[in-house]
Amino acid sequence: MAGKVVNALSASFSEYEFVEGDDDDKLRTVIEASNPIIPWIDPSVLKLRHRIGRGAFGDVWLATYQCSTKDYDQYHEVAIKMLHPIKQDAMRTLLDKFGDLYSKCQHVNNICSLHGISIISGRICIVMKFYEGSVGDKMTRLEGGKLPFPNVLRYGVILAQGISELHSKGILVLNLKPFNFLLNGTDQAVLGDIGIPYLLLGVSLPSSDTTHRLGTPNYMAPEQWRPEIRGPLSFETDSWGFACSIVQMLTGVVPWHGKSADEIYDLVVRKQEKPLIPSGLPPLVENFLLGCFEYDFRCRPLMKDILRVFKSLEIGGEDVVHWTVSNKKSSNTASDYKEWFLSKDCLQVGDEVRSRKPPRSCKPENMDVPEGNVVGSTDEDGFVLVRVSGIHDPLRVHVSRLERVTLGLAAGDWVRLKEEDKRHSPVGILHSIDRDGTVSVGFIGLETLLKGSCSEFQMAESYCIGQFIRLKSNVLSPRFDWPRKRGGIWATGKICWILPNGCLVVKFPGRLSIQEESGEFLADPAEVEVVSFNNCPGLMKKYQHLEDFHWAVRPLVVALGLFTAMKVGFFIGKKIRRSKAGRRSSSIHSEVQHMDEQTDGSPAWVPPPVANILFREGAAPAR
Ligand SMILES: Nc1ncnc2c1ncn2[C@@H]1O[C@H](COP(=O)(O)OP(=O)(O)OP(=O)(O)O)[C@@H](O)[C@H]1O
Repeated sequence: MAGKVVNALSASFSEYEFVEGDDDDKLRTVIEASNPIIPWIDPSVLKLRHRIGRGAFGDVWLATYQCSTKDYDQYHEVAIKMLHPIKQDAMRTLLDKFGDLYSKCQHVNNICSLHGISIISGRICIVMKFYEGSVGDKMTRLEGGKLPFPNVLRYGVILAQGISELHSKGILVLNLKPFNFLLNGTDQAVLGDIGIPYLLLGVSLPSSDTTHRLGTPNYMAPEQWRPEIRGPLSFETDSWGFACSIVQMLTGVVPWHGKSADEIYDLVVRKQEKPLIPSGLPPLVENFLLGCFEYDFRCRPLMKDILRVFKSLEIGGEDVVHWTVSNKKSSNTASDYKEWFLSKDCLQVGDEVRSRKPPRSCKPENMDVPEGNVVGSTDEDGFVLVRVSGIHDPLRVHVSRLERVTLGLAAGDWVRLKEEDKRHSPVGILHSIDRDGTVSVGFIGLETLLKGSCSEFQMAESYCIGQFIRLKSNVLSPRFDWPRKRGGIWATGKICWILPNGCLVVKFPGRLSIQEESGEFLADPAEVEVVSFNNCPGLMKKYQHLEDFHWAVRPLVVALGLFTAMKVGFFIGKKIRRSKAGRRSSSIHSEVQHMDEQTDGSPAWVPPPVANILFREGAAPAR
C-alpha cells in the first residue's frame, strides 16, 4: 500500500486539466475568509493513494489524512471528492454553499460524514469519511446483480430517513444511485455524494454538458435536464432517483440500460416514458414506484411518504421475504394508484376552500363549492364538512375535490411578480401557499422554486392544455425559438403540455414540419396570448385560425375551391353551350321553315350534321 501513497502536492496529474496559474494559498485564504464554519484541511497532511472512481462532477480518491498531536501522529483513511476545475468567480458561491451544506449536515443520521475542505492543485477537494464499499459494489458481486427484497427494504428505510432529514433542511441530493449508497462495517447503508450536484447548481462549469445535466442520466427526473427550463428542481426530484435505485436493486438492471444520455433524454423528457417497474411487488411498493415516476413532480410522493410506505412494509415483517420480484414489466394501471399530491396539503377546520381545478385546466370541473369554509371533518376517510354561503347545512365533500385558498391564492394558480426580475420570466405557477401567506413559485429561468410573500405577486392569466396561442405582437425576440408562417408572421400553436414552472410546450398542428423531429416548441407564458375564434376579428382571420388546427386544412380548402371552381366552370360552360345551341337551333329552325316554304316541305335536302343537331336537341323537323 505504501508504494501507492502519493504526496498530494507532488502528484502527477497529467491526466487532468488544471486551472493554470492558480495559487492554492490564495484559494485557501478565500476559503477561510469566506466561510469560517468549514474546517480547512491543509493539503500537506493529505496523501492521495488511488482513485476509486471518476464521475461527471469529479474524481473520488482514497487518501490518508495525517492528524498530528504533540506526542504522536494518527493516520486515517479518508475519501476525497476532487471536483473538476471551477472558474475563480464561481468559487466563492460554491464555498458559501458548501459552508451551508456542511453546517446543515452536522448531526444528520445515515449520511456520509464530511471532514472538511482542501485545495489540491487548484481543485476543490471535499474530504469525507471512507467506506469500504457501496450497495452498487455489493450488487455486482451477487448473482443476477439483484438484492433480495428484505435487504432492499432495510437499505431503503435507512436511506429514506437520511434523505428525508436532508430535505427537511432544504438540501436536495440529486444523485441517488446504488453506487452512492455506501456501506459501513455492519452492512448499514449510508448516503454518499451528498448534495454535490446541488452545490454545483448555478455554478458555471467548464463542460456545458454537465451544466445542463445535474446528475447521472439513468437516474434523472424529467425536470433535472435543464432545470431552468424544464424545472424547477424540487424534493420530489429525489423521489424519482430513489425509485430508479430501488428498481435497480430489485432487478439488477440499471434503468435505461444501454442507452446513451441523448436517448434517455428523448425517452424521459420528450416521450414521457417511465423506467420499467418489475412485476411481483407488494401493491404498496408498486404504487409508490408508479407515483415516483409521474412526469409532473407535484404528483410524486415526498421522501417522508416513501419512508412511511417502507416502514409499514417493515412492520409487515416475515411477509416481505415471500415477495419474489420478476424482471417482467408490471401490468399495474393507474386505476388503483394513489394521488400523492393530496397528502401534501391537509385541510384544517377554518380553511377557506373551493372546488379543485383539474391539473393544467383553466376551469373547475364542477362548481359545487365556489367558495366555502371547512367547518369539520367526518369520521369517514377523507371527507370534510364545508359551509357554503346560501346553503343551510354544511356539505360533505371529499378532500380530493377541494383546494385550499389562502389570501385569494391556491396551489396551481398562475401568478405574476409585481416587480419583474430580469433573470426569469415574470409569470409562473404557484406551488404552495402557507397559511401565513408564504409562497413558493416556479418560474422559467430559475432552477429551484422562488420563496416569497404572496404580497409580491398578483393573479395572472391562466393557460391550459388545448388552447391556441401566438406570440404577442410586441415580442421581437422571444425567449425560445418560435416558428413563423408564410409572410414572416408568428405562427399560432396549440398548448400540449404545461411544465411546473409555467413553461408551455407547444405543437403546431397547422404546420407540416419535417425539420423538427418532435415538432415541439417551448413558450414563455409572459410572451404569448390566447387565440380563439372569438378574438379573431373578421371572417378572414377566423379562417386563418382554422388553418392552425391542422396543416391539411389549407390544402383541403384549396382542393375544395378548385373542385368547386371546376364544377361551376363546367356548369356555366354547359349553360353557355346549351344557350348557344338553342340559339343556333332556333335560327336553323327558322331557316328550315323558310326553305320548307320554298321547297314544298321536303326535308331530304337538309345536310346530315344539321339534321343531327336538330334531332339530338329534340327538335323535330318541321313538316
Ligand atoms: N466516502 C466514500 N467512501 C468510499 N467510497 C466512496 C465514497 N464516496 C464515493 N465513493 C465511491 O467512489 C466511486 C466514485 O464515486 P463518484 O460519486 O465520483 O462517482 P459517480 O457517482 O459515478 O460520479 P458522480 O457522483 O460525479 O456523478 C463510487 O463507486 C462510490 O461508491
